[in-house]
Amino acid sequence: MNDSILTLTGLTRDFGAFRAVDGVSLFIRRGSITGLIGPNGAGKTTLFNMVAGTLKPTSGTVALDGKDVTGRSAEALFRMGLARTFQIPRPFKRMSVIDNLLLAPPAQIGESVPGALFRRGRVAEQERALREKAQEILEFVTLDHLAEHPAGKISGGQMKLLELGRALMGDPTVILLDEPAAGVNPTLTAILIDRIEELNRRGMTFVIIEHDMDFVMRHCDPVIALAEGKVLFEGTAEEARVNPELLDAYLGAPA
Ligand SMILES: Nc1ncnc2c1ncn2[C@@H]1O[C@H](COP(=O)(O)OP(=O)(O)OP(=O)(O)O)[C@@H](O)[C@H]1O
Repeated sequence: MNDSILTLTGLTRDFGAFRAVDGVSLFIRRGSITGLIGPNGAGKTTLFNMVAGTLKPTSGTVALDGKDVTGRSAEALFRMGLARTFQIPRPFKRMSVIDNLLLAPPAQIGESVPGALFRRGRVAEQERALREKAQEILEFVTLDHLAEHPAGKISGGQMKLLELGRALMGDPTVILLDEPAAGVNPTLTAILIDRIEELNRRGMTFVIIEHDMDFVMRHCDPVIALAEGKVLFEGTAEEARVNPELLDAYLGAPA
């Protein structure tokens, strides 16, 4: 389907005898901010991990922009324009904020030995360009004043902005965000949302796992709900809010 940037077909993941994700088939609409909700343990993060290449599916397929990318590594997918952030950010804590961004892009010219020997000029030029790009991204995510700070010393909310910045280094067409607003103060959440919406206006697609229904109601359309590894619901946030099956799933979920 042409307006589907991500197409999941029968995506399934077992952990031993336990089926965490069970035959999920979905279209993610190009240009959308899609919300992925569901009670604890529903399989949301496992689904993200399979789509973003950190976990291999037991069965089923993932297509990115019509191309089958099932089982590709996270790095390969990053290069193809699919980036993700983690529920708990994982920066290199002793490195500066800007160096964390500079680590993000894959395969620079200088990495192979002949490349380094014969193309030193180009490498320097490329490094300059990357640094400039990282600087621009830091300005965009409002962290430019912290560029030289150790990444381990910035706040939790700033780390979420840094994660978004790292994702942007890959010029993604799709970004998967795992609970971007969790534990982030309202000021930084507002900045994060503003940046997400600006990127979305420029055409970037987002899939966002979020427990905060207020966030989902305001910013996500459509909303997809998982429960016990299966798609339980697809519709608008308002429809999700009043859906009795979904309410049951939340009430029946482990705390
Ligand atoms: N590596 C693993 N080994 C075994 N079981 C796992 C593993 N990863 C996840 N699970 C199980 O799979 C189920 C789905 O977990 P997952 O983290 O995907 O849920 P979730 O919807 O993201 O939950 P939450 O909202 O709490 O983050 C859970 O029961 C979890 O315990």
